[in-house]
Amino acid sequence: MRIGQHRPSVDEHAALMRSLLVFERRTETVALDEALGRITARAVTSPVDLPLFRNSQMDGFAVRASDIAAVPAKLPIVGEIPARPGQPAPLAPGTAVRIMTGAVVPDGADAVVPVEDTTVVDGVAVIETPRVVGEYVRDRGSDLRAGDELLPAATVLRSRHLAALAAAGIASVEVLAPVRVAVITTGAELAAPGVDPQPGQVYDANAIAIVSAVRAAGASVVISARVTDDHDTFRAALAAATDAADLVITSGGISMGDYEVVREVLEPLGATVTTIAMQPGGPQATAVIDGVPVISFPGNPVSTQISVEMFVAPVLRELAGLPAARRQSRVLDTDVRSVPGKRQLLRGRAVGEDGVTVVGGPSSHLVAGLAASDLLIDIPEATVQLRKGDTVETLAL
Ligand SMILES: Nc1nc2c(c(=O)[nH]1)N[C@H]1C(S)=C(S)[C@@H](COP(=O)(O)OP(=O)(O)OC[C@H]3O[C@@H](n4cnc5c(N)ncnc54)[C@H](O)[C@@H]3O)O[C@H]1N2
Ligand code: MOO
Repeated sequence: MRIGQHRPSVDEHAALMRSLLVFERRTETVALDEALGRITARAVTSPVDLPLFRNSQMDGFAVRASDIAAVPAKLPIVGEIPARPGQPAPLAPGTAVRIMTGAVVPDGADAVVPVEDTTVVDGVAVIETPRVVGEYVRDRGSDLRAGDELLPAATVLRSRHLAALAAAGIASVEVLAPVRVAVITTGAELAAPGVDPQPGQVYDANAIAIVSAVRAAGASVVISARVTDDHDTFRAALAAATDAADLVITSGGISMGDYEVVREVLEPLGATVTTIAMQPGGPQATAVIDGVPVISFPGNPVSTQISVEMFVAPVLRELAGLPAARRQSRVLDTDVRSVPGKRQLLRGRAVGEDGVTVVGGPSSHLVAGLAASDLLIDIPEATVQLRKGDTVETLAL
């Protein structure tokens, strides 16, 4: 932050992010087996009546209700209708036909008597209780009519929705395509995990951090590139990224030193590079390049991870129909000091139902400390000192 420059609050920066992370949603058609958790792109109407045909709700006898108005009624059993393909013959007046649950109710029949409510004597069904018309008969279209809306647009598909689609004979569904994200980590010092590091190299933790956080938030990763501090190399990676993705996320190279490749390339292209009132994750940059939002996070791994959690994951989760991360008030088990004028996100662990303990220090290189924590302790900008027993807001990781 230059002297005199406004330092945006976390909420202001989150609002800016939200205004940038607006995507034209593409759609795709997926098989029901692939559709769990996806969001319907448009309303789905049923191509058929549900139930598809008039069928029995019970194992028993299909009859005419008028034939058993006077009881006991004695109706000769003229056959059997299992739940099988085919249209049964109409039921003649004064007769009963054995019928199974789900089987087609024959024309002429208008009620079903459960088997346990009948006795059979010499091929004759003896029925002691009259039945009203329609009893234990599931009418065609009584659930839904062909052409009626089965699911509205923007339904997050759960198993009950998929079951209804399948019941209507629908094999695939048009859903919103995931937001496509490109990730670029920058820094001449970065080495891929798995190789022997040269002196001065660090392993790239941010690529997998961003890629996995974005995936967990329901978006898809189309590019993950690791580039050095060279301008042309970064420009080339950026061009490929804006070409293939709806959103580009970079890490590193945005603070005040030399070799800040992201800042140096993006600032002349109109990027806003700023320091927000948050720790970790102070330095932040945003740009729109070729119509694609480019969000740049600071290189320190904890800063990057917390920035993704605070600014990108909430929007992506919302777009993917996933629930927001849980916020909860918890009681501190220790005293805590905070930095005045910065919203501090300390790493913590839940203790019991409503307690919380601090894990490790506040510095933004402490990756093991972040891995050992299961929530962030969200300390407001104005707070400098908290005491054991004070209540704090926490954000589940
Ligand atoms: N004079 C100032 N120096 C710094 C300031 C400042 O305000 N004035 N801010 C500090 C803060 S806070 C942060 S955060 C960092 C942000 O710096 P950059 O975004 O330019 O990030 P780098 O310098 O490229 O890297 C910082 C740090 O993180 C390591 N790193 C980078 N990328 C990765 C990665 N993919 N995986 C693991 N570690 C990574 C890098 O090696 C550095 O140690 O600036 C401070 N400086
Ligand atoms: O704000 Mo930096 O992101 O803490 O180390």
